[in-house]
Amino acid sequence: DFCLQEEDTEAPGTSSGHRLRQVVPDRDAWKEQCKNLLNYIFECEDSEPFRQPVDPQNYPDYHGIIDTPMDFGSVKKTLGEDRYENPIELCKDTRLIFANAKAYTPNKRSKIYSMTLRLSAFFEEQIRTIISEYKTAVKSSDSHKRAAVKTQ
Ligand SMILES: O=C(NCC1CC1)N1CCN(C(=O)c2cccs2)CC1
Repeated sequence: DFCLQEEDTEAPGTSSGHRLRQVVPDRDAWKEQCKNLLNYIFECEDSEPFRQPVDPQNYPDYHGIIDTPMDFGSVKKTLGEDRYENPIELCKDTRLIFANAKAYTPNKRSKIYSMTLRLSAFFEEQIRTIISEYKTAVKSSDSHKRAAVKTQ
C-alpha cells in the first residue's frame, strides 16, 4: 500500500526538488463509474419498466404489496444530487428494484420479472468491481491519514 514519505508531507515541488509521482487510488471514482453503469442500464430494453416509479393507476395493488418502491430514475437522481455517500448505498437501492419485482410478480415466468433477472445478473457483475476498488481506495486513504499523523 502507499505510505507518505517524510518529504511528501511538504507542498509539492518544494526545495527538495522533483517528487515521485504518487499513485493514490481515487476514492471518488465510484461516482462516475456508477453514472456510466446506470446510463448503460437505461440503454437496455430490459430496464424499460424500471426507469420510472410504478403508477398506482396501472397497478392499484402495487403499493399495498411493495413497502419501498424504487426505480432506476430515482437511483440516477439520488446519485446526481450527491445523496449517495458510497457505491454500497447505490447497490442497496438497485437491489431493491429487483427484490420488489420478485415480491410483486404473480409468476416467476412473467415477462417483466424475467427482465429483472438479466438486468440483475449484469448489474451484479459490474458493481462488484466498483465496490471492490472503492473499498481499496478507502483503506489506502486511511493509511495515508495514519502515515501523515505519524509524521506530525
Ligand atoms: O409499471 C411499472 N413501471 C412503471 C412504468 C415504466 C413506467 N412496472 C410494472 C410492475 N412492476 C413489476 O415489477 C412487475 C409487474 C409484473 C411482474 S413484476 C414494476 C414495473
